[in-house]
Amino acid sequence: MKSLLTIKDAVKTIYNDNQNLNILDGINLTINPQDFVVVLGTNGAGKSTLLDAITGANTLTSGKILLNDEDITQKNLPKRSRYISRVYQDPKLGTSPRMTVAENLLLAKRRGLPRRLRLRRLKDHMEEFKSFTKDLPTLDNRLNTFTDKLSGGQRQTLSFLMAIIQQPQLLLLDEHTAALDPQTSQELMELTNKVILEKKLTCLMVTHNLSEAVQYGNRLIVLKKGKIVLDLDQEAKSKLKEVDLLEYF
Ligand SMILES: Nc1ncnc2c1ncn2[C@@H]1O[C@H](COP(=O)(O)OP(=O)(O)OP(=O)(O)O)[C@@H](O)[C@H]1O
Repeated sequence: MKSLLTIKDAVKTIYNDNQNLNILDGINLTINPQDFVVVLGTNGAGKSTLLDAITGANTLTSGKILLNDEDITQKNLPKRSRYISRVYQDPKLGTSPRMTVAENLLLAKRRGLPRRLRLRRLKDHMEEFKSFTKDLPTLDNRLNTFTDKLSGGQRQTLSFLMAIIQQPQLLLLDEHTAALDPQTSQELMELTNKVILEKKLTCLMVTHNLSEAVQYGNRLIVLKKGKIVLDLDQEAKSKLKEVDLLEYF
């Protein structure tokens, strides 16, 4: 099978306390289309640095990143954002507060176009956005609500919808449910799983939640001090229990 994402010998070195430190220390990772990979790791293990390297928010010191066999290592973040989407932990990131839910959805739908063109003909899209949000109790009937009036959970659901509206080649979830209360967090996680499976998305999801890590995804990797120390395929993951993961923390 042709891989979707390949990371080859990725190293990120920073200068800290008068010495060089590899915060990514020789990462090799191949992700196949429709993989849903859960990424676990202690604080400071390098998870966000790895996602930054994939999106282009940060450059690698050495190594390569290939998407569909194309070397994207030197491409900048705006170019990569046409096919890689990311949802952050902070519900305020990723949505424009002074715009309505519908306007935000339209911005995301037209990502890549100049901003002045992106908000045209909103009315033409209202029916589509209504059907897009109608089964979501958090956003149903809120298309004309300004985003800064939404709760954290509603805003994070919107961020998620914006990330998937253009069917990204790769979806990156960076602890996207961590700031929400347990009920809202579970609802968003269930929506996430449903959409990933229905739309056949390829996803890399960082979480600190061991029960989510066991329950979701078809592959699990654990990062420690910038290295992959565990990589389980679907079969090995299906036998995994939360307690098995504790030794890595
Ligand atoms: N620009 C930087 N300058 C100095 N140190 C950095 C920089 N970026 C990251 N680090 C350090 O690199 C290490 C990895 O950071 P990173 O944010 O990738 O970890 P993480 O696994 O995402 O952690 P967390 O779970 O806390 O979000 C940490 O020790 C962090 O302090």
